[in-house]
Amino acid sequence: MSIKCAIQLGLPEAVQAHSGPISLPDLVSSMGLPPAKAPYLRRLLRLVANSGFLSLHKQNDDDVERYSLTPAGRLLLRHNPFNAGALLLVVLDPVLAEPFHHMSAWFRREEGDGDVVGGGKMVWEYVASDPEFSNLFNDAMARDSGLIAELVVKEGKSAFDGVVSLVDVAGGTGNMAKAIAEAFPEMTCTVLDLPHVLSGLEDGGNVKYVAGDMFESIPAADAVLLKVLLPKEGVSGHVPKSR
Ligand SMILES: C[S@@+](CC[C@H](N)C(=O)[O-])C[C@H]1O[C@@H](n2cnc3c(N)ncnc32)[C@H](O)[C@@H]1O
Repeated sequence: MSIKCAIQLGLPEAVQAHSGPISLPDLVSSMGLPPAKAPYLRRLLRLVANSGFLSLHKQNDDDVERYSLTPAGRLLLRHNPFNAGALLLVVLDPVLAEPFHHMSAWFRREEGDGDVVGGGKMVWEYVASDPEFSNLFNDAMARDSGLIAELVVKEGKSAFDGVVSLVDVAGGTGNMAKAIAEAFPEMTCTVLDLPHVLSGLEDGGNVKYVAGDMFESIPAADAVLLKVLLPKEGVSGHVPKSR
């Protein structure tokens, strides 16, 4: 929640905009906060620093505390193409976070599915019914894929040797598949996801979209990619064989 608050207040951008490590009073003024909130902002800064997103610069007791972003902290910058803050905000959105307040009650009940969110709906049922949350969610996943894809196509290049076709199962809006397709232009990359996620997306180059339910059918391909599926999808045990 501290990191969420820091992102929403624009803390990473305020630290980054300063030439060199920034002091508490400078942060309060550049973030446009009431001066009376300075002691509370200091606590927030300490928490964010303890989580590894900020470095605290203070040599002696008499020195003024100053802060700079760590490499992890730079991932929270809104305009960083590898922004990880969007995913953090979505995971902490009340839609996904609220059920965790009832975990102990859920454990005590005989019945109950672990993937139920707001209004008793299953996660994907809910996402499909709430276009605003769906956009937030898909955008966050796409940004995460941008970051991971960069690593996968560079560091994991050899894993794609001899692969002519690939299907990204539950591949969201296709950022991961697009990055792989761009790195390997000879490969056909198919993205399978639910219809509401793929609506409005069009095939392009060597990327194809297939709307459907992975529990019913998966397009045939040399390789199947599964990235960040929720446990229910991973453990339900009825993923069909690729045709
Ligand atoms: C956590 S997201 C991961 C998206 C993508 N793999 C990524 O890492 O960016 C899970 C995805 O699974 C999709 N999904 C859920 N149930 C599905 C189903 N039965 N068939 C196909 N896709 C499904 C969701 O729409 C969502 O895009």
